[in-house]
Amino acid sequence: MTESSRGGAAPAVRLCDISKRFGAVQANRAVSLAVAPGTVHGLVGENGAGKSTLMAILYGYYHADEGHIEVDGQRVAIASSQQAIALGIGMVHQHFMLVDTLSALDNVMLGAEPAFFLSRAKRQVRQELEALMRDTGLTVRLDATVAELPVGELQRLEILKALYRGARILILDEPTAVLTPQETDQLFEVLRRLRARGTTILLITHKLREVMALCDAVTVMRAGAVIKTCAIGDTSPEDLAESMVGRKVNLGRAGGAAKPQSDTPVLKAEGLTVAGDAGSGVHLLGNASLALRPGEIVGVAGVSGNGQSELLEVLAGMRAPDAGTLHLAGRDFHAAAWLDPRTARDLKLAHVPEDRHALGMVLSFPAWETAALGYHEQAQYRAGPFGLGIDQRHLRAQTATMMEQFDVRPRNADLGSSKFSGGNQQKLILAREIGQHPAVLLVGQPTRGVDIGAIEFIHNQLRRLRDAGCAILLVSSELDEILALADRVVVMNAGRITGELAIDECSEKNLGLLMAASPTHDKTAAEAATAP
Ligand SMILES: Nc1ncnc2c1ncn2[C@@H]1O[C@H](COP(=O)(O)OP(=O)(O)OP(=O)(O)O)[C@@H](O)[C@H]1O
Repeated sequence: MTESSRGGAAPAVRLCDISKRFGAVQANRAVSLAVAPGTVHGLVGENGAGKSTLMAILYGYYHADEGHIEVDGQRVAIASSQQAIALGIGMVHQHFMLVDTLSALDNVMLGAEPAFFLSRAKRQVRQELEALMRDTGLTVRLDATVAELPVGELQRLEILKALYRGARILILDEPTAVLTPQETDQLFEVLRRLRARGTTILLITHKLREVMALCDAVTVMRAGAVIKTCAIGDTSPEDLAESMVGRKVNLGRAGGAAKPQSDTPVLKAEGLTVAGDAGSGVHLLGNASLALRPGEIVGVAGVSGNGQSELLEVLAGMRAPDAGTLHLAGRDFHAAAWLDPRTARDLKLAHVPEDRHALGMVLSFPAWETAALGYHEQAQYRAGPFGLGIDQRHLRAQTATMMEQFDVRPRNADLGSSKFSGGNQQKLILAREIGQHPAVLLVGQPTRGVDIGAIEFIHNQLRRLRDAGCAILLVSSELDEILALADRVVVMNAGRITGELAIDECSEKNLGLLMAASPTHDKTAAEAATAP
């Protein structure tokens, strides 16, 4: 049941020979795909394979150069997102399209046809939304402002908004990339309920376990073309991985723990504390202490939002703590005179931030500028009288080399940073930071939104850097990633470090116990987790 449908009905969506080119890049090549109504259809493929472009065409954001689209068996023209919505197509993007200062309810009403709401008082809209929430399990606090809502709830709001506007076909672009495992489970529950109500769901994801758990059928894309479409019962994660990448992929551990190359830490932080909102009594980071030695990868495990981001920001010099000290490469810093990012770079501390768009790059800059961002004042990049200018030729050549080494596609140093797919943006940032041969690398969510071939590559790069003597702090919400890479693991919970385990003591079970442990009972929790 991959091509046609349940009960012989026409496909909810049929894409026929869709092609789309951006300059020299052929993003979609004669793509044909049919999605049965009331099913979840996975769309997988390497970064840059053309998945988002294809869905943007279905949602009326881009126009196909060739090919056509059918919805419920009827050929349709979709020239804008408004037309897509009118046809019952909704899309939830990776980056939410919500207004921070407005309430959830106002966000649902914003941007919809005024005539649509003229007939409905706000109170009635609220009642209808509440009924929809009960039916679907999409619970959202309608009166909270968007700024107050956690990421999982924002995503539910986006889905609710799409459904309220009549979406029967829902496109989700990597919906779980930003979710905790618990939020992912909740989302899947909702999606199953929506499917049972007849909604057709197109799901872009890099997580093959999710495809196997949720989808009815899956399409694999590579280099803009469809490699295959099959029913979920006819494939496996290994088979999908091989179809995506064109070779076998190994994401497992490559051996036991590495021994640090010296017992003297290159970075030692003590008592790091960051207070939450005034009067809340909450600590975003509570008395956290940590040491990194050359030649080891220390994994930080924890449910997102438990102080990992603050830890990275403080150690990278992006924010000063309220209390604590830092010893880095022979220098000491105190809360009152904290490290700044430039000094951090001078001391050979590199940082791959969790939020690559906000902190890792300037989206409007070409790739060659992103490839030097933060390091552009180094003498090697300066040119002209008194070194006032930037040596663009050198930078472009260096970017071309980085792109080759890190397989950044397309290999175009002049392309705007925003024009690269998410995974390729990530590879460019990693290439920049690793290229500085750091003594310490802080890395947050290194493979978020990255395809499995690139995950394998990035993992190998991090191991190679570790083996060359770099001390790496790895924050990841993917336990698999921590288990595959780390030599020892610290667990964070409610801003505190609640335990530390050598990698050979780690399992999903005992890490999970520590992640859920009450920080006031640290010892008991740590003991419980390591008990046989
Ligand atoms: N607006 C654009 N201008 C130029 N090139 C673009 C544009 N949008 C996408 N591309 C290129 O088209 C190709 C397909 O990109 P797309 O974002 O569709 O891939 P994807 O499969 O969704 O990747 P990812 O998994 O990384 O999100 C890539 O090479 C990308 O760089």
